[in-house]
Amino acid sequence: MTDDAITAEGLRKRYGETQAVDGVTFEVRHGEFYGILGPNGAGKTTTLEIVEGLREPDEGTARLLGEPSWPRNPALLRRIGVQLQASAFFERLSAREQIHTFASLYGVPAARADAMLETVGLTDKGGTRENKLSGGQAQRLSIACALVHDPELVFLDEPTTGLDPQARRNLWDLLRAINSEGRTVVLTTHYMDEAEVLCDRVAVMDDGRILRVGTPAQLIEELGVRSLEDVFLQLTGREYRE
Ligand SMILES: Nc1ncnc2c1ncn2[C@@H]1O[C@H](COP(=O)(O)OP(=O)(O)OP(=O)(O)O)[C@@H](O)[C@H]1O
Repeated sequence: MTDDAITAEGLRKRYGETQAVDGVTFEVRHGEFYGILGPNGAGKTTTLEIVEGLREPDEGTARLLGEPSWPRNPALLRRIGVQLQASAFFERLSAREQIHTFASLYGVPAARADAMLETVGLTDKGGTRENKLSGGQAQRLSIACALVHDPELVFLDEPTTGLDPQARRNLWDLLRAINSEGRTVVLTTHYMDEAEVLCDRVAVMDDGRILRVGTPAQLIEELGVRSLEDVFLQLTGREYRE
């Protein structure tokens, strides 16, 4: 039994000539809000997919909620929530039909699906088709779908990309609420301000490796800079790219 929600050791994954993940080791504690930061192509998504048990590593091991992530373990997959990109919605279904479909896949009562729609503030958009939702509404629906089976641990891959500032702030409130209910949250983001306000700890990644892990305040102090954005710039030698 471990106290950690996630332990990853020595993960490596190569695609052809690209060493996407190059020896990644980290742990996430139960109840932690953990951020993985890195420029495009740093290896964040591949790392998460390995930890989630969706992709087999070439080397290394990941454990999720005390169980090995690989080989795929359906019982474990029920205990985690993975936010899919809005483009992964079922075509032509309304918001309510989407979340009811996810609920039935998990054997969750329909009332729970309606309650999640309410939690993310989409009850009055229930009849709206997925392709008619705004960017923020679609992101909230995808988070609601990831949470419908009440997972212990939630993975969010760039949940606020493309949203306007008000929609981002509304989503931050939702993510904080999810975490304060005791769920472990792992998030990737390009936005340093987002990581600074939400994350208990962050890992800065580039070129398939983790360069540094700490609380935002620790990293800012260690590097003697003013913000997490400066930390990122100093460690990776570049501005984060969109
Ligand atoms: N299925 C794949 N086949 C081939 N190459 C891949 C595949 N998935 C990712 N890559 C490559 O591996 C590297 C890491 O990609 P990954 O998506 O893990 O990075 P990322 O940090 O999540 O990037 P982004 O912020 O753009 O999502 C990139 O160079 C990418 O082009």
